[in-house]
Amino acid sequence: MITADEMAVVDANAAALGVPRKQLMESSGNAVARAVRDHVDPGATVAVVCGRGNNGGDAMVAARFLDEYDVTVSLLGRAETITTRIARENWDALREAEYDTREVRDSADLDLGTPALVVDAMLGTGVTGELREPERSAALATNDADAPVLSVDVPSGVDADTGEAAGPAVDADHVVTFHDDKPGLSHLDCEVTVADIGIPEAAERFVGNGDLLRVERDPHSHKGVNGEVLVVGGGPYTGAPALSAQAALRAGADLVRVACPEGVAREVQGYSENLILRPFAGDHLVSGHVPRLLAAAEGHDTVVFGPGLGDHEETLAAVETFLESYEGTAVVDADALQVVPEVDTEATLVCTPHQGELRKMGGETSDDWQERAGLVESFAADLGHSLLVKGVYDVVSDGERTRVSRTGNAAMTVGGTGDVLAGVTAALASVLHPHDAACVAAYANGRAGDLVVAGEAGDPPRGNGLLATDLVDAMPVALEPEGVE
Ligand SMILES: NC(=O)C1=CN([C@@H]2O[C@H](COP(=O)(O)OP(=O)(O)OC[C@H]3O[C@@H](n4cnc5c(N)ncnc54)[C@H](O)[C@@H]3O)[C@@H](O)[C@H]2O)[C@H](O)CC1
Ligand SMILES: [K+]
Repeated sequence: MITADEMAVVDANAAALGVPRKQLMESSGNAVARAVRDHVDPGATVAVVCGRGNNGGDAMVAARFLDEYDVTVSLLGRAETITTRIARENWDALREAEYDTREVRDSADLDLGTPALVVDAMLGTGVTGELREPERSAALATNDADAPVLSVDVPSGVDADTGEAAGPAVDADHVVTFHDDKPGLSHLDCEVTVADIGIPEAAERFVGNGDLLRVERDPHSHKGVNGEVLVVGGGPYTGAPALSAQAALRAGADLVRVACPEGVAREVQGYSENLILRPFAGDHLVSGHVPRLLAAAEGHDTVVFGPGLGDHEETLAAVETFLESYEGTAVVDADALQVVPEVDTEATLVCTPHQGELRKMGGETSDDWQERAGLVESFAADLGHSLLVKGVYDVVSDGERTRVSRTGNAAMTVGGTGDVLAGVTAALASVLHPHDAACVAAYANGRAGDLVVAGEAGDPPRGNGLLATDLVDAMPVALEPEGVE
């Protein structure tokens, strides 16, 4: 099962792996043509009704394969209204090849004739809300045609995820959907064929450029919508919490506060005036600080626990006490990780150990990333929390879904890159599902490192001179999806 949003991610990842959308459309169209052949014999009349998006594009390809049929291809609108280059190329190819193509300006002009089969390719996963004209009337005309209806990807007007329609929708007899079944189709009374369209498994296994689509900033967003993060850190070390906090800001969080020992507050503040401090008494975290931290955490979407806290036994006891009461989302890093295997918590945790810390938590690891993926998945399942295990290939698992991020480089062993990753993960976990947040954070952090080393984030190439603060500065560029068609 795959949702429409996931499909867009996988589709873009496939393109980044060298399988462009045009190629996928050829495979989709071919799958539709095969389904048509299963329904009607050569020479039969097939009415293909196309919308202006890639759903229509799929059927235009199918028409090209069905040259042994009496095919008419109706475009709801004029050629100029076709929304994507690849659909337009397919439309132009049909016209060049003298297919019976019709541009339907007004739904009243839609003439399906008396087809043996109607191919419904008006809308697929791109539908939003109730069908507008001319699709609405075309859907009703399709339902009224005295012929079976084969829908491309999703019956037009139906939401692929829910199976519901906001208004009138095509009532399909058969749906040919692509790559994986869609959750909504199981609610419909129709035959469903899942067509493999050649998307490599790697497009799902490896976190890629498509995953950056998850971090779409809502243009109407206002302060606080994009995440409020509380960083609990500092003590023996002061730079770590400041790095996590700045990284969270650069990853899009609206507000980031740092709860740190009073003893280091001035130093932490010294790193950046963008940080709002919530100092607690003394020079390291102890259980007495927990009630105020829990109250502070209430006002935040995500808490980052660990950067620079140190492993004083009073501090680890305080982390345990906090997690025993906290029920929100927390990113746990560094010394605080040791607490996780034993603590009984309702919180949603994203743990970000490197492999040494993973072993200290009781997990196993391997130099072979595929073997490591399996080990991390089973340990995440045992823990009941998400893991982001840093390595040459980062492995991210919530115990069910396991993905691998291949970005990053050897220069990133420099101190502080883990603090940056924890901050980015927390910012993203404020707006995304924690597992997706960890996947995107691992990918973006490594990509930031690659951009910085190569000098593609606005500064000169840093090579092995990369600093953790360079990652922070490069994060906005690293989180920008590369051109998605
Ligand atoms: N993702 C993949 O891996 C693949 C997808 N394929 C096919 O592409 C469609 C999705 O295409 P897209 O262009 O994103 O959207 P649609 O064609 O479904 O529709 C967009 C089109 O429709 C208009 N529109 C939206 N809502 C409405 C409405 N309520 N009423 C009227 N018109 C509406 C919108 O303005 C656009 O013009 C997917 O389903 C697959 O069929 C690939 O070809 C294969 C891989
Ligand atoms: K459709």
